[in-house]
Amino acid sequence: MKVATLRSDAQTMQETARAPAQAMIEIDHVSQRFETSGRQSHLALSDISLSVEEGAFVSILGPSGCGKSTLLYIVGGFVKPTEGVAKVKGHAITGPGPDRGPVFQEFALFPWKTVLGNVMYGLLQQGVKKSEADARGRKLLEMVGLKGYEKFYPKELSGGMKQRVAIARTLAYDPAVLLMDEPFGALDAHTRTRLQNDLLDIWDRQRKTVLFVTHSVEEAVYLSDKVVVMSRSPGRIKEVIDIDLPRPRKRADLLQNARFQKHIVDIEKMIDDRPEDM
Ligand SMILES: Nc1ncnc2c1ncn2[C@@H]1O[C@H](COP(=O)(O)OP(=O)(O)OP(=O)(O)O)[C@@H](O)[C@H]1O
Repeated sequence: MKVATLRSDAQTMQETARAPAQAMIEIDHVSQRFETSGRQSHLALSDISLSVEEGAFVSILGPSGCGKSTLLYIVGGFVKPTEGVAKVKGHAITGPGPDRGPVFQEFALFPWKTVLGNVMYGLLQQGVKKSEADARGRKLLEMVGLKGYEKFYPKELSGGMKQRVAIARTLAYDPAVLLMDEPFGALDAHTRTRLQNDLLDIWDRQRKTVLFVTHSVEEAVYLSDKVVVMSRSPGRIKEVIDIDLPRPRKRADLLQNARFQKHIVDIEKMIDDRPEDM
């Protein structure tokens, strides 16, 4: 079991000037066992403890099936852990809430609603007035680079554009925490890079706490303050790595940066090392 305190240097300086930092997410000795019909029960997560400070960008890496999505679903309040407790801002998570915004592929856009309609949906559900939801929706679509696409329908958009709508839809209700499960996994390399940069821009401006699941070591290192490496089933935290690269980050600069490359090599080794652990 490893308890990690997640904090970036830039944040440390900001927080010293402001209020003391607090943990936004605390995962305390969480285990998850799934009862399945066709086979014996399956221990997906074993004794996970992790503390993520407010405003940190944290990525989770690990082999397929190690429980990354399950961990995100627990923080999202969609799965109740069989053991342990997950908290947001000190309160035990008992279900989904507007303080946590999921960007999961399973939560597809409504095909019958326009792009703007999709982004406004959650706001209208929360009782926000239509005129205000409309204005906020348009502003967010501009922020994610979709100005002019308000009246399009999801089927008329590329994969990258759909992901932008999904991000805008989640940002619309201003959650403190973004939970992102491989949001760029299905995109081509060029679109993926553009969305990574846009996400970093948004994060720079809004400093939300981000928990980001990915299979790409490079993506995790590029985006994150901390990278959590999980081991193979049952999922445990194998290592938490500080990514000590300056911000704002520019991918083109980082590709020349020896520390960036070293982080990637070290983490890849960590994942490849001792396969019996993974
Ligand atoms: N609702 C469920 N019922 C039964 N088993 C489940 C359920 N959800 C997940 N599992 C099992 O838990 C384990 C972890 O699944 P999870 O999707 O969290 O892994 P992951 O690391 O996100 O995988 P991938 O990288 O392939 O997306 C898997 O063995 C999966 O089959």
